[in-house]
Amino acid sequence: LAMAYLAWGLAQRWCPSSLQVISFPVVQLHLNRTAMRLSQKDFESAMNQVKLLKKDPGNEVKLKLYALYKQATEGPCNMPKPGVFDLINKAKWDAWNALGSLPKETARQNYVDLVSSLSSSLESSSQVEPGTDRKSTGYETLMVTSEDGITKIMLNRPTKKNALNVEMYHEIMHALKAASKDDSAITVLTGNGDYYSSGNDLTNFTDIPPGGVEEKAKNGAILLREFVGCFIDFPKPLIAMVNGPAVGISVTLLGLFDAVYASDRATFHTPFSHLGQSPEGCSSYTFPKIMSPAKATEMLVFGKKLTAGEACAQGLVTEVFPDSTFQKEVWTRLKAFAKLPPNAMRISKEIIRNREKEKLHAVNAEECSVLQGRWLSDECMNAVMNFLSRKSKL
Ligand SMILES: CCCC/C=C/CC(=O)SCCNC(=O)CCNC(=O)[C@H](O)C(C)(C)COP(=O)(O)OP(=O)(O)OC[C@H]1O[C@@H](n2cnc3c(N)ncnc32)[C@H](O)[C@@H]1OP(=O)(O)O
Repeated sequence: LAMAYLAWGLAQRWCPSSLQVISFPVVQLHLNRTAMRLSQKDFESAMNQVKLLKKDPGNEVKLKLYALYKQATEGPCNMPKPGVFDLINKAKWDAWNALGSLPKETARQNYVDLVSSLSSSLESSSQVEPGTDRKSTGYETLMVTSEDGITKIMLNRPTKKNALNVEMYHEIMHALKAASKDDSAITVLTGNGDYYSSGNDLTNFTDIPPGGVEEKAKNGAILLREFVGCFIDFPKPLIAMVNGPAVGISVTLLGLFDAVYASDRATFHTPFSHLGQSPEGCSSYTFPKIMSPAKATEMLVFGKKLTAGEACAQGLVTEVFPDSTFQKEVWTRLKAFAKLPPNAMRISKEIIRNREKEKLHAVNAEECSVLQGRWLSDECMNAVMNFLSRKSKL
């Protein structure tokens, strides 16, 4: 399969002009014409940039470029599924199909972002000395870019709905620590593809160490505590751009963000009881404060899924935008925020958040310890087994 990908990669030269037909369809009529022209221009220039890349970005990235290009120009996957032995076309079809109903405008933006992160990461990685930490230049599960005073951390496992595997937990912590020290004024977390994130990757539960499930649960609790701690301690304004459905830990963490902007396609779902689990991300403390104990119970105990509008009415989301203009409107706003004096913003965040920090760390520790027990319960193990054997989905 690797050889086949390689051959395909070489043949296509990962350049959109050699990827089948290029024709720009009529774009959504309701978009502002100027914004549309600009975005089209960015898209065209990104396509040219791809041709100029000096290094092969690898087959996985080439598949992402292909899928985003097709989605941006033709919309959702409209080809019949290739047969199992047609490996190359199957891989391409899978990548495109995984983008689901992602709007063309968002696909175009994601294509531009991917090319931009690729240009900077491949350029800078060619400059780093051998042995330098690869994560300071490139990530496996994230796309991290920094421009206009904004560091953007994009969850980048779209084919897995941006589920958080162990590597992604570590990379997010790394990216947050780097962002806290870089010269950007604000930091944004968002997702690539049609989901913001489907929460904890349930296959995390399958890799059992020699110490057995107890050791697995203990390690998970340590990782989770450190991970959530990075959000509690993050010193700059931290903004979530919830581009699509959000599940589990990707929802609970929102209570630790300074602003949450959501597409009207986003939903918010914390099915902990269904999974035999209990709340994390400090949500057992932040959610009742944000939305009232009863509303928090509906979400965290009964697993009620909220629309973006409902989440906004309950204070979890700051503002909701139509999906067709979400990227444009939010980025315009964030670029204006990022021009404000960074020290003033940092100090103001500190005064808003600091008196809660100690409490939040205590809540985090307690939630992790309770979860450690839940992960060993039959209820949890059965729910995970059911998902993994494809017997259940949310
Ligand atoms: C160590 C710290 C622990 C912190 C604990 C946190 C708690 C939580 O976050 S609880 C929430 C856990 N998440 C879930 O239970 C979601 C499970 N996923 C689903 O129910 C569905 O995948 C979906 C409703 C999110 C999407 O359904 P849809 O039909 O649109 O797409 P799929 O074909 O199911 O997904 C595509 C692809 O992605 C894989 N996948 C999606 N989500 C997860 C996940 N959370 N864990 C592992 N894998 C996931 C899915 O299996 C598909 O993979 P394949 O194409 O290989 O079959």
